[in-house]
Amino acid sequence: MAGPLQLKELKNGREIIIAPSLLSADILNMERHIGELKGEADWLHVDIMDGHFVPNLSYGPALVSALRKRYPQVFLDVHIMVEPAEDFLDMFLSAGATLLTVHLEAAKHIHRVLQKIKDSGVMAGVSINPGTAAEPLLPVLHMADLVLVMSVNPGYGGQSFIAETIDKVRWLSKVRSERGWGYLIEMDGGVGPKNVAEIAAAGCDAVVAGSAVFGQPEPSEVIKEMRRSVQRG
Ligand SMILES: O=C(CO)[C@@H](O)[C@H](O)COP(=O)(O)O
Ligand SMILES: [Fe+2]
Repeated sequence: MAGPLQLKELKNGREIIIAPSLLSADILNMERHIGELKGEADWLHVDIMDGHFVPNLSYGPALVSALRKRYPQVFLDVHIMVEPAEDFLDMFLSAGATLLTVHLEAAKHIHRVLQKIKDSGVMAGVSINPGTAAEPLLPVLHMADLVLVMSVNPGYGGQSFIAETIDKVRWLSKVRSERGWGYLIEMDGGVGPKNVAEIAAAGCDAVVAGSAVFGQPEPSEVIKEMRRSVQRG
């Protein structure tokens, strides 16, 4: 059972947490692709899509269980784009997610959903689409371990970054320091070496990168380049 997590502990001294999205890995060669990360990734990001909340289908809890069995120590950052979120919690909570992130737009009772995730000992994340303002998150921010700001409309990898979403990261970062809350801020969609420094400077702690990492001949080198870019500022 995970205790209450503090921002510092989750980030563990790293300037940026990088979470490659397996959506961009070749499904028939997933193990090889994970190996190609050469231990440079901090988390593995798993996108679950239901063909209803988002216009695409991807994986189910079986992939999360298989990843947990094969990589017992890995941080599994599971992003569920499913509606209603309530109907899918148990299967992902028991599959071995380290962090389970649900969409504000896909939950009837977001407070109850986050509480249930936390009560099960899994970290609780809440996500918003590009067309959703950050302010409606205010009543649940105190209980979130992570806020995932979508910087593309969810459903596909390889889309272009929507720059206006960075303002929500700035707002979440400001509210966090004003209130003394401990959530991490993660950005997802269209992130890569070219924009990661600006995203980190806005207050982001973690970034998801799918096509930027797995679409390249040397995925581990892309991750290193992203870290260098953040260090340079
Ligand atoms: O949740 C999603 C898409 O809905 C993402 O996690 C994508 O998988 C990110 O892919 P890139 O935009 O980095 O290619
Ligand atoms: Fe995602």
